[in-house]
Amino acid sequence: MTIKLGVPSKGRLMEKTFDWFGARGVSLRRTGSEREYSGEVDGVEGVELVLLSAGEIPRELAAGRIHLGVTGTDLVQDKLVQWEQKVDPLAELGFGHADLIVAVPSCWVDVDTLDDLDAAASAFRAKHGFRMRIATKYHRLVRAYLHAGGVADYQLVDSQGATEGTVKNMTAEAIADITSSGETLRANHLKILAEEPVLRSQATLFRSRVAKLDNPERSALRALCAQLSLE
Ligand SMILES: Nc1ncnc2c1ncn2[C@@H]1O[C@H](COP(=O)(O)OP(=O)(O)OP(=O)(O)O)[C@@H](O)[C@H]1O
Ligand SMILES: O=P(O)(O)OC[C@H]1O[C@H](OP(=O)(O)OP(=O)(O)O)[C@H](O)[C@@H]1O
Repeated sequence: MTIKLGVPSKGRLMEKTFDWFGARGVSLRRTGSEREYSGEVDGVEGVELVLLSAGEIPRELAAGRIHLGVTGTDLVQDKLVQWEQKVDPLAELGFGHADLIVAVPSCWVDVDTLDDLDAAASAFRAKHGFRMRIATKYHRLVRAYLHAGGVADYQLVDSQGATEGTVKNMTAEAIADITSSGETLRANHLKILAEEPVLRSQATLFRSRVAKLDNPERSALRALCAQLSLE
Protein backbone atom coordinates (compact mmCIF):
# COMPACT_ATOMS: atom_id res chain seq x y z
CA MET A 1 0.00 0.00 0.00
CA THR A 2 2.80 2.44 0.88
CA ILE A 3 6.51 2.33 0.20
CA LYS A 4 8.71 2.20 3.25
CA LEU A 5 11.72 4.52 3.50
CA GLY A 6 14.26 3.54 6.17
CA VAL A 7 16.26 6.41 7.67
CA PRO A 8 18.80 6.40 10.55
CA SER A 9 16.92 7.10 13.75
CA LYS A 10 19.38 9.47 15.42
CA GLY A 11 22.43 11.69 15.21
CA ARG A 12 24.11 13.42 12.30
CA LEU A 13 23.03 10.90 9.71
CA MET A 14 19.34 11.40 10.56
CA GLU A 15 19.56 15.20 10.55
CA LYS A 16 21.50 15.40 7.30
CA THR A 17 19.15 12.91 5.65
CA PHE A 18 16.16 15.03 6.68
CA ASP A 19 17.96 18.11 5.24
CA TRP A 20 18.76 16.32 1.96
CA PHE A 21 15.13 15.26 1.40
CA GLY A 22 13.84 18.66 2.62
CA ALA A 23 15.98 20.49 0.05
CA ARG A 24 14.18 18.44 -2.62
CA GLY A 25 10.68 19.20 -1.40
CA VAL A 26 10.14 16.02 0.65
CA SER A 27 9.76 16.78 4.32
CA LEU A 28 10.72 14.00 6.76
CA ARG A 29 10.13 14.55 10.45
CA ARG A 30 9.94 12.69 13.70
CA THR A 31 6.59 12.69 15.46
CA GLY A 32 5.47 11.87 19.00
CA SER A 33 7.67 12.27 22.04
CA GLU A 34 11.41 12.82 21.85
CA ARG A 35 12.04 9.14 22.46
CA GLU A 36 9.33 7.72 20.22
CA TYR A 37 10.61 6.24 16.95
CA SER A 38 7.84 7.36 14.63
CA GLY A 39 7.85 9.81 11.76
CA GLU A 40 5.97 11.37 8.89
CA VAL A 41 6.57 12.24 5.25
CA ASP A 42 5.05 15.32 3.55
CA GLY A 43 5.40 16.45 -0.04
CA VAL A 44 4.79 13.10 -1.70
CA GLU A 45 1.95 10.55 -1.35
CA GLY A 46 2.24 6.91 -0.34
CA VAL A 47 5.62 7.00 1.43
CA GLU A 48 6.05 5.83 5.03
CA LEU A 49 9.06 6.80 7.18
CA VAL A 50 10.69 3.96 9.16
CA LEU A 51 13.32 5.03 11.70
CA LEU A 52 16.01 2.38 12.13
CA SER A 53 19.58 1.93 13.32
CA ALA A 54 21.98 2.74 10.42
CA GLY A 55 23.52 -0.70 10.93
CA GLU A 56 20.18 -2.50 10.48
CA ILE A 57 19.14 -0.72 7.29
CA PRO A 58 21.20 -3.01 4.97
CA ARG A 59 19.52 -6.11 6.42
CA GLU A 60 16.03 -4.62 6.17
CA LEU A 61 16.65 -3.71 2.50
CA ALA A 62 18.00 -7.18 1.73
CA ALA A 63 14.99 -8.79 3.43
CA GLY A 64 12.62 -6.58 1.42
CA ARG A 65 11.02 -5.17 4.58
CA ILE A 66 11.81 -1.63 3.42
CA HIS A 67 11.81 -0.44 -0.20
CA LEU A 68 14.29 2.41 0.19
CA GLY A 69 16.92 3.12 2.83
CA VAL A 70 19.63 5.63 3.66
CA THR A 71 22.84 4.31 5.19
CA GLY A 72 26.60 4.28 4.62
CA THR A 73 28.09 2.32 1.72
CA ASP A 74 30.48 0.78 4.27
CA LEU A 75 27.61 -0.87 6.17
CA VAL A 76 25.90 -2.16 3.01
CA GLN A 77 29.07 -3.62 1.53
CA ASP A 78 30.21 -5.22 4.76
CA LYS A 79 26.90 -6.66 5.94
CA LEU A 80 25.46 -7.94 2.65
CA VAL A 81 27.01 -10.83 0.73
CA GLN A 82 26.82 -9.93 -2.98
CA TRP A 83 25.27 -6.59 -2.09
CA GLU A 84 24.79 -5.52 -5.74
CA GLN A 85 22.22 -8.28 -6.16
CA LYS A 86 20.18 -7.12 -3.16
CA VAL A 87 20.31 -3.32 -3.34
CA ASP A 88 20.74 -0.65 -5.97
CA PRO A 89 22.43 2.67 -5.04
CA LEU A 90 20.14 5.48 -6.29
CA ALA A 91 22.03 8.54 -5.06
CA GLU A 92 25.16 9.42 -3.11
CA LEU A 93 24.02 12.03 -0.63
CA GLY A 94 27.28 13.96 -0.19
CA PHE A 95 27.64 13.58 3.60
CA GLY A 96 28.73 10.89 6.07
CA HIS A 97 32.08 10.70 4.26
CA ALA A 98 34.47 8.32 6.01
CA ASP A 99 37.34 6.08 4.94
CA LEU A 100 37.65 2.53 6.18
CA ILE A 101 41.36 2.17 6.88
CA VAL A 102 43.91 -0.11 8.57
CA ALA A 103 46.01 1.54 11.29
CA VAL A 104 48.93 0.39 13.41
CA PRO A 105 50.72 1.95 16.41
CA SER A 106 52.59 5.14 15.37
CA CYS A 107 55.71 3.72 17.02
CA TRP A 108 55.89 0.88 14.48
CA VAL A 109 58.35 2.87 12.35
CA ASP A 110 59.04 -0.05 9.97
CA VAL A 111 55.37 -0.63 9.13
CA ASP A 112 53.88 1.65 6.48
CA THR A 113 52.57 -0.67 3.74
CA LEU A 114 50.63 -3.92 3.51
CA ASP A 115 53.91 -5.72 2.70
CA ASP A 116 55.38 -4.31 5.92
CA LEU A 117 52.29 -5.41 7.83
CA ASP A 118 52.61 -8.94 6.45
CA ALA A 119 56.27 -9.07 7.52
CA ALA A 120 55.40 -7.68 10.96
CA ALA A 121 52.57 -10.21 11.32
CA SER A 122 54.90 -13.15 10.56
CA ALA A 123 57.51 -11.84 12.98
CA PHE A 124 54.82 -11.28 15.62
CA ARG A 125 53.59 -14.87 15.34
CA ALA A 126 57.14 -16.28 15.52
CA LYS A 127 57.83 -14.22 18.64
CA HIS A 128 54.52 -14.54 20.53
CA GLY A 129 53.15 -17.87 19.30
CA PHE A 130 49.79 -16.40 18.27
CA ARG A 131 48.61 -14.32 15.33
CA MET A 132 48.60 -10.53 15.32
CA ARG A 133 45.13 -9.30 16.29
CA ILE A 134 43.36 -6.69 14.15
CA ALA A 135 40.24 -5.25 15.82
CA THR A 136 37.29 -4.29 13.60
CA LYS A 137 33.56 -4.50 13.06
CA TYR A 138 34.03 -4.65 9.26
CA HIS A 139 34.94 -8.33 9.02
CA ARG A 140 34.01 -9.09 5.43
CA LEU A 141 35.61 -6.00 3.82
CA VAL A 142 38.79 -6.15 5.91
CA ARG A 143 39.34 -9.86 5.31
CA ALA A 144 38.99 -9.40 1.53
CA TYR A 145 41.32 -6.37 1.56
CA LEU A 146 44.04 -8.11 3.56
CA HIS A 147 43.76 -11.24 1.43
CA ALA A 148 44.16 -9.14 -1.76
CA GLY A 149 47.09 -7.33 -0.13
CA GLY A 150 48.88 -10.60 0.68
CA VAL A 151 48.63 -10.32 4.48
CA ALA A 152 48.23 -13.80 5.93
CA ASP A 153 49.39 -14.23 9.52
CA TYR A 154 46.70 -12.28 11.38
CA GLN A 155 43.39 -12.80 13.15
CA LEU A 156 40.41 -10.47 13.28
CA VAL A 157 38.97 -9.71 16.69
CA ASP A 158 35.51 -8.23 16.87
CA SER A 159 35.12 -4.67 18.13
CA GLN A 160 31.73 -2.98 17.83
CA GLY A 161 32.86 0.44 19.12
CA ALA A 162 35.78 2.38 20.61
CA THR A 163 37.94 0.27 18.31
CA GLU A 164 40.93 2.62 18.49
CA GLY A 165 41.13 1.88 22.23
CA THR A 166 41.78 -1.83 21.73
CA VAL A 167 45.50 -1.31 21.08
CA LYS A 168 46.01 0.63 24.30
CA ASN A 169 43.89 -1.95 26.12
CA MET A 170 46.09 -4.68 24.65
CA THR A 171 43.24 -6.65 23.13
CA ALA A 172 44.61 -5.99 19.61
CA GLU A 173 47.87 -4.95 17.91
CA ALA A 174 46.24 -3.08 14.99
CA ILE A 175 42.78 -1.88 13.95
CA ALA A 176 40.58 -1.42 10.89
CA ASP A 177 37.89 1.26 11.33
CA ILE A 178 36.37 4.30 9.70
CA THR A 179 37.94 7.70 10.07
CA SER A 180 36.99 11.16 8.87
CA SER A 181 39.00 13.87 10.67
CA GLY A 182 41.68 11.43 11.87
CA GLU A 183 41.48 12.84 15.40
CA THR A 184 40.51 9.59 17.10
CA LEU A 185 43.45 7.80 15.48
CA ARG A 186 45.92 10.54 16.47
CA ALA A 187 44.61 10.67 20.03
CA ASN A 188 45.19 6.93 20.31
CA HIS A 189 48.71 7.01 18.82
CA LEU A 190 47.79 5.12 15.67
CA LYS A 191 48.86 5.78 12.06
CA ILE A 192 47.10 4.83 8.83
CA LEU A 193 48.95 2.52 6.44
CA ALA A 194 50.19 4.41 3.38
CA GLU A 195 47.87 2.47 1.06
CA GLU A 196 44.52 3.04 -0.61
CA PRO A 197 41.78 2.72 2.02
CA VAL A 198 39.72 -0.45 2.24
CA LEU A 199 36.72 1.64 1.17
CA ARG A 200 35.68 5.28 0.80
CA SER A 201 32.19 5.50 2.25
CA GLN A 202 29.40 8.06 2.26
CA ALA A 203 25.69 8.14 3.05
CA THR A 204 23.75 6.74 0.10
CA LEU A 205 20.09 6.22 -0.79
CA PHE A 206 19.56 2.56 -1.70
CA ARG A 207 16.59 0.79 -3.33
CA SER A 208 15.86 -2.79 -2.35
CA ARG A 209 15.98 -5.17 -5.32
CA VAL A 210 14.10 -7.72 -3.22
CA ALA A 211 11.08 -5.77 -1.88
CA LYS A 212 7.86 -6.53 -3.77
CA LEU A 213 5.85 -3.61 -5.18
CA ASP A 214 2.14 -3.56 -6.01
CA ASN A 215 0.85 -1.04 -8.57
CA PRO A 216 0.11 1.83 -6.14
CA GLU A 217 3.53 1.33 -4.55
CA ARG A 218 5.21 1.37 -7.95
CA SER A 219 3.49 4.69 -8.70
CA ALA A 220 4.50 6.12 -5.32
CA LEU A 221 8.13 5.11 -5.92
CA ARG A 222 8.08 6.71 -9.38
CA ALA A 223 6.61 9.93 -7.94
CA LEU A 224 9.20 10.04 -5.16
CA CYS A 225 12.10 9.46 -7.59
CA ALA A 226 10.75 12.21 -9.88
CA GLN A 227 10.46 14.60 -6.93
CA LEU A 228 14.05 13.79 -5.94
CA SER A 229 15.23 14.15 -9.57
CA LEU A 230 16.51 10.55 -9.60
CA GLU A 231 16.72 8.33 -12.73
N1 LIG B 1 33.17 10.10 12.32
C1 LIG B 1 32.42 9.84 11.27
N2 LIG B 1 32.39 10.67 10.22
C2 LIG B 1 31.63 10.41 9.14
N3 LIG B 1 30.83 9.32 9.02
C3 LIG B 1 30.83 8.48 10.05
C4 LIG B 1 31.59 8.69 11.21
N4 LIG B 1 31.34 7.68 12.08
C5 LIG B 1 30.44 6.88 11.45
N5 LIG B 1 30.14 7.35 10.23
C6 LIG B 1 29.26 6.73 9.24
O1 LIG B 1 27.95 6.72 9.77
C7 LIG B 1 27.31 5.48 9.48
C8 LIG B 1 26.74 4.90 10.76
O2 LIG B 1 27.80 4.57 11.58
P1 LIG B 1 27.62 3.68 12.91
O3 LIG B 1 27.41 2.26 12.57
O4 LIG B 1 28.76 4.04 13.80
O5 LIG B 1 26.29 4.30 13.38
P2 LIG B 1 25.65 4.52 14.76
O6 LIG B 1 25.18 5.95 14.77
O7 LIG B 1 26.56 4.03 15.83
O8 LIG B 1 24.37 3.65 14.52
P3 LIG B 1 23.83 2.32 15.18
O9 LIG B 1 24.77 1.90 16.26
O10 LIG B 1 22.48 2.76 15.66
O11 LIG B 1 23.75 1.36 14.02
C9 LIG B 1 28.35 4.59 8.81
O12 LIG B 1 28.06 4.49 7.43
C10 LIG B 1 29.65 5.29 9.03
O13 LIG B 1 30.52 5.19 7.92
O1 LIG C 1 38.34 10.34 12.35
P1 LIG C 1 37.37 10.86 13.39
O2 LIG C 1 36.71 12.14 12.95
O3 LIG C 1 38.01 10.98 14.74
O4 LIG C 1 36.14 9.84 13.49
C1 LIG C 1 36.35 8.46 13.64
C2 LIG C 1 35.52 7.87 14.72
O5 LIG C 1 34.13 8.02 14.43
C3 LIG C 1 33.50 6.76 14.54
O6 LIG C 1 33.13 6.50 15.84
P2 LIG C 1 31.74 6.91 16.50
O7 LIG C 1 31.85 8.28 17.06
O8 LIG C 1 30.61 6.67 15.53
O9 LIG C 1 31.68 5.86 17.69
P3 LIG C 1 31.92 4.28 17.76
O10 LIG C 1 33.36 4.13 18.16
O11 LIG C 1 30.97 3.83 18.82
O12 LIG C 1 31.64 3.70 16.40
C4 LIG C 1 34.59 5.77 14.17
O13 LIG C 1 34.32 4.48 14.69
C5 LIG C 1 35.82 6.40 14.78
O14 LIG C 1 36.00 5.97 16.11
